[in-house]
Amino acid sequence: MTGNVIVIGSDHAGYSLKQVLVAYLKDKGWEVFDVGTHGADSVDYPDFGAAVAKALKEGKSNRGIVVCGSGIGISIAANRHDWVRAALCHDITSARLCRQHNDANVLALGARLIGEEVAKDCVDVFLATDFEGGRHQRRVDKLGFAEST
Ligand SMILES: O=C(CO)[C@H](O)[C@H](O)[C@H](O)COP(=O)(O)O
Repeated sequence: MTGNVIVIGSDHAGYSLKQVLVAYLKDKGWEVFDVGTHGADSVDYPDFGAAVAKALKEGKSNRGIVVCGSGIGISIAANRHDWVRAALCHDITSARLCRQHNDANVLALGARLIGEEVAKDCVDVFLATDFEGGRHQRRVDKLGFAEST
């Protein structure tokens, strides 16, 4: 992890958890670049998955968090961008492995599926865990090429 900034975004279903995580991260000394949504009105998760991806591309940070109701839609949206490896996690083991093995740069959370404390734990582990490289680097390198599938 380089820098002290985390990019975060959600749709309406993830808004409440996003706000909790923004406050949590700020309390821990992180600077948070919040791309929205900024209220509970119904919005479309692809817009916010794309906004997080764009902020990463622009160099605001090298780590992002996306939240929607299930975490599925917004992780799909973020992963449409080839510089994003978004991992949907509901537990800390997944949050650890997505860093160690997949070098995930975006953590996706489902606000309607997990509680706030699990979400905070996932964020902590995601931000604290390093990529292991080695054989995993070879596999991650292949993710960028359709020919590898
Ligand atoms: O979970 C989601 C997509 O995978 C998103 O949160 C969607 O917004 C969800 O489908 C929202 O449903 P709603 O009935 O429009 O709140």
